[in-house]
Amino acid sequence: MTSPALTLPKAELHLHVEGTLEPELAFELAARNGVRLPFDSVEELRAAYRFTDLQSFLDLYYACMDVLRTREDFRDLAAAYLRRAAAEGVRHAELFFDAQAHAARGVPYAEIVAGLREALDDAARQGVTGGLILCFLRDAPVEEAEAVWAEAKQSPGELLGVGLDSAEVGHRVGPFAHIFGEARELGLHAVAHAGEEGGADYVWEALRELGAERIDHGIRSLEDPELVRHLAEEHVPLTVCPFSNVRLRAVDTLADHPLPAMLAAGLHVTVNSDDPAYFGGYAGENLAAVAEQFGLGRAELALLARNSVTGSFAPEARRRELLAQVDAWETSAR
Ligand SMILES: Nc1ncnc2[nH]cnc12
Ligand SMILES: [Zn+2]
Repeated sequence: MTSPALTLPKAELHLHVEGTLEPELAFELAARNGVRLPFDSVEELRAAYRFTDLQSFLDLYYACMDVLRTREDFRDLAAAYLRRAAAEGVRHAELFFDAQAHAARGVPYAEIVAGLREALDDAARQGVTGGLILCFLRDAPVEEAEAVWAEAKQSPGELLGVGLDSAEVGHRVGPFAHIFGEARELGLHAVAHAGEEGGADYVWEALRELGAERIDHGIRSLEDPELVRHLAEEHVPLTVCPFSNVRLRAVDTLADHPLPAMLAAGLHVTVNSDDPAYFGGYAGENLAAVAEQFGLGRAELALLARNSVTGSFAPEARRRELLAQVDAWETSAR
């Protein structure tokens, strides 16, 4: 029987578009662009998906994205993700992209955005809405982020917001605060990865110094009761990615995942896929797995879906539409 999690209408809020690069597409794009991957076959690449921590994953993630060169590559990548996500019930998707990593290879920002937006526009015609969140790499020199931002801020209307990703521990948010301040002044939303491998202090600084409205991962927030109280009172959405946390060894097994404790603490939890091509499943599969692991029923799944919608940056009218779809899903099976 297919899991009800796969038909549940939902929003995906934590998704790196480069992390949706399936090995087959990686080799197709490598051939198209005359780029050599450091692997001889799809099987050999897939066999390399054994990670010991975030950094071991990032090394492979940045190596594979070398095949992404043109507007068409970014369009095809996002289109493949959006098709697959739609088949699992995703109705709204906010895509992170790492323009800075592509700038280092000479890929123009405008090409990346044009390709991604073409795929999003096509998806919108099929009933899946969404937008783009430009992420800065916290482990790279801030000057690189500033260079990308100088271009991005010329057309802020192409973005929903800005984010911060890559290696967390030892890479504090302070150097990026001025960029986030400017982005917020331009009316952009702000999100940040925090509390994935770093402790609760990383979450506090993302909130205080970047004005982050959502925290990506945030699983270590539970270590600080005052932070938990603050996140619950302020309804700060946490974009949790269970398969990612298991694959990157932030938790030992799915059974050890803090998701039930986070829900019990009244946190605004959402379930997402992070880098689904690398971590063994898309949004629906993450939800199906936690539903099975923790015995979540339709009411809890509907709550997670509502959290994803109310935690999204979709316009109010679209949120109402999506919430009505979740209500219909919840009552239809009774
Ligand atoms: N899980 C993750 N954490 C930080 N940066 C990332 N970039 C892609 N996936 C990431
Ligand atoms: Zn992430």
